Order: sequence, then structure tokens, then C-alpha cells
Amino acid sequence: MLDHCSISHKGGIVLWSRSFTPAAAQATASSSSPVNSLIREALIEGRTAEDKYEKDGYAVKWTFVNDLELIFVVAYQRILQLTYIDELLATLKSIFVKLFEPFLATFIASLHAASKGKILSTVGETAATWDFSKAFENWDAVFNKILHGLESKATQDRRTRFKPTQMAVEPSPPTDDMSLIPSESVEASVDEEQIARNVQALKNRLRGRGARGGRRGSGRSDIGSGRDSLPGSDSDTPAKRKTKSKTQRKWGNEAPTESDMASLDFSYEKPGDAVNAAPDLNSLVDETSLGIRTQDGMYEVKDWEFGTKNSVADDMISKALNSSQASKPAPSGSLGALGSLFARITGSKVLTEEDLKPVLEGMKQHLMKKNVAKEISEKVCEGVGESLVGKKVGGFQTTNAAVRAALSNSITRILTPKTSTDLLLSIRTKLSTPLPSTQQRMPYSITFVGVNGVGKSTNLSKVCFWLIQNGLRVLIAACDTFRSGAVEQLRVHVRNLSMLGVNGATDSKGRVELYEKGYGKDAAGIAKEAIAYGRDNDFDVVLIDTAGRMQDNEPLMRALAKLVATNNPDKIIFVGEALVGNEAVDQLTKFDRALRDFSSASGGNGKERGIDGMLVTKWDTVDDKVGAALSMTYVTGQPIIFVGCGQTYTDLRQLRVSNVVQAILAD
Ligand SMILES: Nc1nc2c(ncn2[C@@H]2O[C@H](COP(=O)(O)OP(=O)(O)OP(=O)(O)O)[C@@H](O)[C@H]2O)c(=O)[nH]1
Repeated sequence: MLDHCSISHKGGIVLWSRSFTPAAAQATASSSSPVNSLIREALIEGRTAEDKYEKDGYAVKWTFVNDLELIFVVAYQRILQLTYIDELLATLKSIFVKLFEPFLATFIASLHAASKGKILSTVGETAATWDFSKAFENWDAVFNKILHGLESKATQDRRTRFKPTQMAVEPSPPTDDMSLIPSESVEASVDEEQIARNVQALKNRLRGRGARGGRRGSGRSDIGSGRDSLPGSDSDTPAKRKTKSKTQRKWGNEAPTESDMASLDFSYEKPGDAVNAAPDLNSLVDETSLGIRTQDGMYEVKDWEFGTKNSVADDMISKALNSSQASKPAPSGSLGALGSLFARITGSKVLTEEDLKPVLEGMKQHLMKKNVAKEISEKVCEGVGESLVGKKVGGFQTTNAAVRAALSNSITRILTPKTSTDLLLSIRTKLSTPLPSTQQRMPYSITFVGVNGVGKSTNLSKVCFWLIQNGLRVLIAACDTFRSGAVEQLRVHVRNLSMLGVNGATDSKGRVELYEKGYGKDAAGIAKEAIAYGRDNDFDVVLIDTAGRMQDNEPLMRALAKLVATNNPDKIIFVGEALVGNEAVDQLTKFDRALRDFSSASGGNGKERGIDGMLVTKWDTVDDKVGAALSMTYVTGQPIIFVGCGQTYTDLRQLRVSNVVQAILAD
């Protein structure tokens, strides 16, 4: 039995939904529901290459209608082997689109018109003015009929499977049985002739689909014809209707004016058309963090900017940053060599998989050249392809812009943080939360993990500098009890940091301290003692340095998970190099998996803990080959909190998504 079904706009607006069990209704309402997780993890992050998603005992499947920007989703218990799900999605898609196409087209056009001004709230307000329950009031009955038809067909199939002699002579009824469409319940508003045409077309399509295989395509092109097929609201008999000209239902309060129509016409490309431009998501990044010091005297981490020079006068860094490639922005409206690949598709047509194949292959190679892991390049390109198949394009310019915009959108979605990257806010919130008088305030703790030599200690020190500049007292816990010199390295950093002063003043004494217990001891125990010391001595933050380890070294991964389970740090930051290519996927997947598996088994509160965010180091050495950022965020779904771009304490930056997208797209 199905648990949930919904039809949404890709932007997240739910047009229609139905939950079949109280548990599913409750789960769907919560942000952790499988459907919500699907939309967040699969769609917003651009993981559209897969068509199934499993979470918390649920399986979720979906299908798109690209040109109407719709997504049909069904959720059911994973344990149930529901054989009719693909057919259900295909049938729902075909019939829903056919019945409501004019309404949907007007609705999508109004969203586009609202989003042209790039005012996101306007889009929300626009959506709120539409009464979906009224518009789709007949859909419930149609849906029931379709679902019940397929469920009974599946039951019958199951029965016939156990009757081998009958199977040969009694083929199960086709899913496009006429009875899928209700007669009486929608009679009042659905044109029977049109339904008959739809059903016939659907029959043809489903037969054809069986022969062709595959599930891609708009699912609309071969069904019936004409936009005037929207069911009218009168209940006339077919005979009466012949004498009466059919009037189109109007979905707005007023007739659209000429200028309304012009603004809704997306059939050709206009200068500055937002549809063709990469979305301006700059507003999602903290605009105030561009300078070193804010008005209230606080120190802020600057954003990394593509093609700009760092503060480090390092030969290698200067060379990298001054190279013509790094300072050359991507030519607007084109992608250079990548653009020439797009030029292979020309003419006005509906894009097919075959059209896109060579372009996507070129795109994959381009991403790999930018250091995106092979596996991720493939998945991103598959997702881009999925989003374009079935879209209409009107000529070279439009196709080029459509492919570029789709790739840009996909990368932007993946990179855009889904959780807050405002570490200071998170720390201050914890520190200012009132506690019962019997409870002592715990410091905010951050654990830095990663493979050997990636820059954990160096960048932990940069974070420490930033925290003390923001007026916080920081204790560094030397929990790398393995590599010789690791404790001494931190000792030097702490000495330097305590001499640097706070906001230009020299009263920094006591703002930073090292908690060390030498080598060979249990790192989890030292971290525990350090946090207790921090609590007793009024430290605001404890930064826990850990020994580098290879992701395949199970004993060391277990030891790290034990440290995490014992101390339950507020943040676990994975430190990884920007230089890493395909290795990024392996490192992150295994660190995250090992932490989750072993930490829940290692005691503590028994809760699974994975990586909360990333710090990407040696950013200054990769020029514009910043693809590791994309691989890392794709694998974990977690944000890049900082990038390290040099070897001094101020060489810490925040990631500005638009800059990274620009660098990845640049030729
Ligand atoms: N260019 C550049 N070098 C960096 C950056 N971050 C760290 N490094 C250098 O990378 C090297 C290794 O840094 P560490 O901090 O010792 O690395 P680690 O991960 O703590 O090493 P282990 O404890 O052995 O795992 C040092 O030479 C750092 O100066 C960065 O952002 N840019």
C-alpha cells in the first residue's frame, strides 16, 4: 500500500498531495520526512540522476515533467515490493498533465514572471494566490481510480503468477484500462470525448513504452492534442456541447492584458532574461563578511573571490593567482571550449537524450579538468541531462543558454549550504542559552578530522585566531598523540596566537591556551579532560586537534569514532585538501560512514554522528581547479564552512557560492 503521493512544482510548491497512513501524514509534515528529505537531498542538491531514494524505512520514487517543472513523488514502505509504482507515476503524470495543462502553464508562467524581479518572496506570494484545492478538486477521484485500478491489477498479477496454466491464456488487463478514469465523479467537469481521446493516447503510449523501454521523456508529446482540451466546468451532455462553443476556463481574477501576455511569453530569448542567466544566489551568502573588520569592531572571515590575489606573498601562491587563467573571468554568455560543445545542438526542437549525450560527455570532461571527482562529474551531468530532456529549445542561442543555465543551477544547488555556516552565531547561541543554576556551562567544542598532512593543525590555528579576534576564549586540545612533533607544533601556534592581540589591543593574555598530555595516550580521554578543563576555567570554545589517519585504517577510524562518541562535540569538521581529485569521494564517504557506524556503537549517547561541515585547505594552490568543493559537498550534503588559502593566520576565507560556480564554469 502506498503511504504518500504528491505533485509539486520543482521550486518546492506542493500542488496536490495525499497521505494514506497517519504515520506518513505525520512524517510528511515533519522536516525529516522521506519526501522532504528527497526534495532537499535529491532535487535541491541536484542528485536527479537517481530515480529512487530510501530513508527511514521508506522508499521514494519520482518522475519529472520538465517543461512544466513538475515532480510527481510517491512514498511507500521499503519492505513492500510494490510493482506498479513506475506505471502509477507514468499514468498519473500523463493524465494530470493532460487534464490541467492550461492551468499549469499559466501558473508556471506567473511564477517565472514573479521570479524575474528576483524577489523570492514575490514568488512565494504569487504561489499563495492560487487556490490549488479548487483547481484540482476533481483530481482526487481520478487519482483514486488510477490507484485502485493498478492495485487490483497487481493483485491479479500476483494471483496469476501462482497459476502457471492460466498465465498463458489470461494476460493481465493493461494498466490503461478505461476504468482508470472515473465516470460519474468527474462527469460534471471533464469532457468525456476528451477523456476517451486521452485514454486512447495513453494506451498507445503505454504500449509503445513497453516496446521502447526506459522512462525518460516529457510524457506528453504523444497524448491527445490541443490546449483547448481543458475540461470545461459545465455539465452539458456531449450533444448539447456540440452546439455551444467551448470557452476556456480562466484561472485568474482578470483577463490578462497585452503586456501581461508579453511578460509571460518565454518563447524567445530576451536580453537580460533571468531564465537564461545563472541564478543570483549571492543573497544566500553572508554579505557582511567581505571585510576584515565589521562596524562593531569584530573580525570577520573574508569571502574567497575567484581571480583575486591572496594576502600571502608566497611565490607559488602568487604564481597561481597571477596566472592569466585565474584572473580571466568566464566570458559572459559563453563557455569557450565548453560552449562550442553546446553549439552541436542547434535548431528549434525538443531536446532528446541523443542530442544531449555528446554535450554531457564534454561537460563531464570539463568538470573533471576542474578537479571534480569522476563519479561526481558523471552524476552531475546525468542530473543536468535529466532536467533538459523534453525541454523545448528555439535555436542555438537558447540551447546554449539552457545547457549553461542547467549546469550552473545544478552546481549552485549542490554548493549552496543547507545548514548554517555561521559558526560564531552557533557558538554564541550555545553560550548564551540559559541553564539551570545547578548546571555548569559547557564550552563549544569543535573536532578537526582528516587524513595525514592536509593542514588540520595549521587551519585549526587559523580558526583559533579568528575566534579570539571575536572576543572568545579558546582552549586547544592536543589530541594528536601519535605524530611526533604534533604537540610542539600546536605549542608554537598557541605562543604566536597569544602574542597577536585582540582587535589591535595587546591584552590577549589568557585568551588562548593549550591542553596537552604528551604522546601515546588515549586521545578520547584527553579530549574529555580538555573539555572539563575548559568548562572549569571559563573557556568559550575547545578546538580538538586529532591525528591524521587514512580512511581505510579501521582501528584508527574506530579510535576517532570513540573520541566523537565520548565527547559529542558540537561540530565535526572534516579537513581536506583542495588538491584532492577522485580521492575526495573515498575519503569523505569512508570518514563519514566510519564515524556514523562506530560512534553509535562506541557508547556515548548511542547517537550516530557524521561530518557536520568541511574546511578545504590549500585553496591557494589549485588556481581555478576548485572542483574538490563540488565533490565534497555532493558526497556529504554538508557545507564548506571555511577555505584555507595560505600559511598565515589570516588566510582563512568563506566560500562564496557564485565565485566557485564561476571558477568551475570558466574555460
Ligand atoms: N599553501 C597552503 N599550505 C597549507 C595550508 N594549510 C596548511 N598548509 C601546509 O600544509 C602542511 C601540513 O599542515 P599541517 O597543519 O601540519 O597538517 P596536519 O593535517 O595537521 O598534519 P598531520 O598532523 O600529520 O595529519 C604545512 O606545511 C602547512 O603549512 C593552506 O591553506 N595553503
